[in-house]
Amino acid sequence: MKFLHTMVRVTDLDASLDFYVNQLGLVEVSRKEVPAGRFTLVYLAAPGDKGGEIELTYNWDPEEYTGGRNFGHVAFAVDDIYEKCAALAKGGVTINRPPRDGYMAFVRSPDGISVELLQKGGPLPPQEPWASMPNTGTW
Ligand SMILES: C[C@@H](O)C(=O)SC[C@H](NC(=O)CC[C@H](N)C(=O)O)C(=O)NCC(=O)O
Ligand code: NI
Repeated sequence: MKFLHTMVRVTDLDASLDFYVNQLGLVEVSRKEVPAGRFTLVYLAAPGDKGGEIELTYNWDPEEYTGGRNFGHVAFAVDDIYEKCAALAKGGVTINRPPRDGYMAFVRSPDGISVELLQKGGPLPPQEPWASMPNTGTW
């Protein structure tokens, strides 16, 4: 068996693509418009990673999505968690759980999907301002 994707429903496809692609750094692998079902599917992956995708589901007719508490997060390993968090913050993404430990950070998508970032190869040395930065939200 092979893990394929995690599907998340999004309320604003452009805002979600800006977050997952422009801010987080994923790339669009494919997309499928389904007029009969009035929805669009967009498959995203980390560059060069065949390990699995995020399937964004955009329903053309507005829906309200209440956050399923049972859903936790999607996680990505990053080359430099400090650089990634600084870039995300510069792009207007709130770092809910800053990488105080040089290893783990959490941000949220425009629809509140929790995204975990983990430092490849283990923790980096502590670095300000991250080492003393408080949490700014939940994850
Ligand atoms: C192609 C495969 O990866 C899919 O996930 S298609 C599954 C299908 N998706 C939809 O119908 C999307 C629109 C629908 N209104 C929705 O919001 O799900 C489906 O069966 N979805 C139901 C589900 O619970 O995933
Ligand atoms: Ni699917």
